[in-house]
Amino acid sequence: MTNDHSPSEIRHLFDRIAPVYDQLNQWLSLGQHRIWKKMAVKWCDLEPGEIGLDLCCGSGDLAELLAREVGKTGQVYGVDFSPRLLAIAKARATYHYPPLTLHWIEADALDLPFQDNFFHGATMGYGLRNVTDIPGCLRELYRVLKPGAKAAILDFHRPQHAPLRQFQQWYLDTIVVPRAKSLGLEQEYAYITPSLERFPNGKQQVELAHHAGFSQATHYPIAGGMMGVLVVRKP
Ligand SMILES: C/C(=C\Cc1cc(O)c2ccccc2c1O)CCC[C@H](C)CCC[C@H](C)CCCC(C)C
Ligand SMILES: C[S@@+](CC[C@H](N)C(=O)[O-])C[C@H]1O[C@@H](n2cnc3c(N)ncnc32)[C@H](O)[C@@H]1O
Repeated sequence: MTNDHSPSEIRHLFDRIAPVYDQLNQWLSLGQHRIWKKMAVKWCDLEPGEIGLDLCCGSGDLAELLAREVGKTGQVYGVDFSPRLLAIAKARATYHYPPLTLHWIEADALDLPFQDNFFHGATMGYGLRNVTDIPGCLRELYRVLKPGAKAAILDFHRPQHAPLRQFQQWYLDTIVVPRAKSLGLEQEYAYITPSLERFPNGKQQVELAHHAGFSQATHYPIAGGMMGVLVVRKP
């Protein structure tokens, strides 16, 4: 399960893909990633006026959706350690009217600059698979959530169904990586396959969540089982 990339290698990888990240996600997911992200936001059950966290926020898709849930009386913090993706998140957020209450924080998900029991809910979209210490990340997420708060952790995993697993790999090899290669980003997108190989499946994610202290943890497969949303709740 250990990531064979250092944190700085991961940060630089996402800094390099930042200029095309949103466009490639839209194109490569056939626009479906927006639906998957909206599902995660619904599952974290944030209410108007509450304080939300989008961990590993990247260009800010989930943070923006959370900001709509909490409204102008709430607060949302988008946290990421890629300065270039955060810059895109900040720029994109300026186009919203009415303005969203969003804070962008450049920080490490494994060492968050927030007090214990601070957030009413959190999302993490395609981040857990990219951190270098998954148990450590889940412990830090637990620490900053308020008692009773939920987090929705959206990510890919290897489907159990062999034909679907073959399709997923075919799609990565035949569509994703060649498209990225045409933009000079072959290695950056080729990284997805090993990241999938070492990432825990749904059942293992639930076990990791319980080990981090979450009293409730349920993994909901989506996109035909090629990804899922781990919904956890702090007691
Ligand atoms: C929003 C999406 C992916 C985010 C993402 C996650 C990562 O870990 C990366 C690592 C390195 C480079 C980029 C990313 C990255 O963008 C989902 C859409 C983009 C996906 C790359 C597309 C992969 C789709 C599934 C493997 C198969 C779905 C097929 C379906 C017919 C759309
Ligand atoms: C695939 S992107 C996901 C971005 C966004 N959540 C989305 O759904 O599009 C993964 C993000 O995780 C960030 N990341 C990976 N490890 C991190 C860490 N230890 N601390 C903070 N951000 C991290 C990367 O910089 C990148 O922006």
